[in-house]
Formats: sequence, structure tokens, C-alpha cells
Amino acid sequence: MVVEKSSKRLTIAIQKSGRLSKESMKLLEACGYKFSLHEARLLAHSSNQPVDLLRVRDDDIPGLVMDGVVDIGIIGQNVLEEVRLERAATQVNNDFSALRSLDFGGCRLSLAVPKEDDYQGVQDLNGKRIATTYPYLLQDYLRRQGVNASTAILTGSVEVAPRAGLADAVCDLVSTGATLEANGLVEKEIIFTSTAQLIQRPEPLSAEKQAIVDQLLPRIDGVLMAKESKYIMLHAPKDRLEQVVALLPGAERPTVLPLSHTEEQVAVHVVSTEKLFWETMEELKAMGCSSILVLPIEKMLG
Ligand SMILES: Nc1ncnc2c1ncn2[C@@H]1O[C@H](COP(=O)(O)OP(=O)(O)OP(=O)(O)O)[C@@H](O)[C@H]1O
Ligand SMILES: O=P(O)(O)OC[C@H]1O[C@H](OP(=O)(O)OP(=O)(O)O)[C@H](O)[C@@H]1O
Ligand SMILES: [Mg+2]
Repeated sequence: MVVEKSSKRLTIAIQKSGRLSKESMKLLEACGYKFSLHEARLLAHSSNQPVDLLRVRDDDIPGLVMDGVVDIGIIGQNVLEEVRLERAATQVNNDFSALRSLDFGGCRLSLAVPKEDDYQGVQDLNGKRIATTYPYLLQDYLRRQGVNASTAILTGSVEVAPRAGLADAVCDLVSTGATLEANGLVEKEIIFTSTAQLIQRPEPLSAEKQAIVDQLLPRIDGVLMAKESKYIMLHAPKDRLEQVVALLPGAERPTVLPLSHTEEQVAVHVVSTEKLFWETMEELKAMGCSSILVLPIEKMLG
């Protein structure tokens, strides 16, 4: 694979197809970058920014960033840490700089055993064989726990290993737990928690590329902040205004507007930067607020 190297165009590696692909694309598009993707092609050029996308298997992304083949990449922390440990063990450069922790790809790497096993604790895994795609993360954890177990490395279908007689336990990614349950396994220990990460290659970027990253990061922050934030509009009793605003999580100073035909109520517009729960809405109503509207915010710039 030969990536055309330019000192002016920023190359971003993302997963081609899998759990991180859609959200990675969505994030870049929300930051204003337009791409027209051809399913079969690895490389896609942005039509409105000096940015190229390299779409690869997620396992390759940390190495591509650490080796400076691409400038930045979006990758699950689990794969990033696995590659970092593997490269440390084999004395290959494993430097990178962490730019942002993202809000998707949330999962955990857990040890699970067949449900009929009488598991008392991690020490029970001594002398056992554990199937995993993450041998370095697993062995790092076992070493810290003082457990001596062997690994069976599988790159897929790890969860079927015990039934197939390949291993006694598994160390696999879990999100809802449905995959483990469907395979008669029970989660016992969480060894690593993960979300997607934006990382950059260790060597400094050219001035042109750095300028693109400097533009991208505040945009990402704006997108992440906007996701949690809501624009709230409501009618509030004038004499309870302070209490109403105090109820709204992370609210800045509100805009207060008069309402026609009434002196007792005012219209309140406010941006709330934290998650708004139904309970808060119910309390607002109990306080005498009405016409409560909660609107999503697409972008924010501080
Ligand atoms: N169930 C899940 N829910 C949320 N995020 C997940 C889940 N499973 C995995 N992830 C995250 O998404 C990443 C990619 O998962 P995926 O299953 O698409 O990888 P893969 O099969 O190794 O893909 P590839 O073909 O690119 O190698 C994982 O490394 C992890 O960070
Ligand atoms: O706890 P759950 O919600 O069931 O999610 C966990 C499963 O999700 C991931 O696989 P994915 O579905 O992405 O398939 P793949 O491993 O075959 O790529 C992961 O490898 C687990 O098998
Ligand atoms: Mg992979």
C-alpha cells in the first residue's frame, strides 16, 4: 500500500468497515469535511479540505500512526493499547500523541467463563487456557494479578472457543453482553475499558498540516459538546426564575423575554450543557413552568 505523501494534505486513518466506521465518518462530516467514498477504495480525498482518508482494518491504525505513515487516526483504545504493548515487547517504536477521547466505540475487555463453571476469582484461571484477540493486554493483566495462564490467539469468534474445546475461558470485548450470553459465558472480570481515540503521529507535522489539526480539534470539541447540550425554552413564573435556572444542569445565564398578555410569566431560553433527565423536566413542571421545549444543538463554538 503506497500512500501519496504530501506535506500539505493531512492523512486520517479510520476503520474501513466495522464498529467504528460510521461514527468516525459522522464525526469528520460534522466537523465540515466532505468525502465521497467508493466502497472498494482505500483512499478518499476530501472535496472541501486538504484532507485524505485512509480506510483500513482497525488493527493497522495504531502502527500506521506510530510509524508516521498517516498523520492522525481514530482507533479503539483497546487496539491502541494492545499494539502499544506489543511494540514495547518487540522494541518497535510505539510513540503517538493522544489528541482526544471520543464518545463512541464504548466497550470493555472482559474475562468470561462458561456459566456452569464454579468461578471464585481470577486465581482460578491459573494453569488454564484463555482465548483472546488481545494477548498483550491479557498477559499484562494476568501478570499484575499473579496468574499464570496460557493464551489461544484467535482473531474472530473468540466466544465459541470454550464450546469448541479450544480454551477454558475467553478474554473478549463486551458491550451489551448479548454475545457472551448467547454463547453460555458469564463475564467475571473487566480488564480494560475503552472508547474510540483520536491520535497523532509522534513526529511534528508540517505547518500546513498542523494548521488543519488546529482547526479540526476545536470543531471536534464543538461537536462533542453539542451532543450533550440542549437548547431549552420554557415559560416560567417570574418570581421563581432563579430556582428554575438552578434546576437546569450546566446552564449558562438565561435569556429572559416578556410574554404578551401576562405579567406573571416570562419566556426563558437557556443552553444546558449536561444531560437533561425526565426528572428535571417533571420538577420544572411542578414549579409552575409550562410549554417546555428541549431542542438538540448541532454545533457549538465557545
Ligand atoms: N459491541 C461493541 N460496541 C461498541 N464498540 C465496540 C463493540 N465491539 C467492539 N467495539 C469497538 O470497535 C472496535 C472495532 O470493532 P470491530 O468488531 O468492528 O473490529 P474488527 O472486527 O477487528 O474490525 P476490522 O475488520 O477493522 O479488523 C473495537 O476494537 C472496539 O474498540
Ligand atoms: O456485548 P455485545 O453487545 O454482544 O458486543 C460484543 C461483541 O461485539 C463485537 O463484535 P462485533 O459484533 O463487532 O463482530 P465481530 O467481532 O465479528 O467484528 C465484539 O467482538 C463482541 O463479540
Ligand atoms: Mg480488527
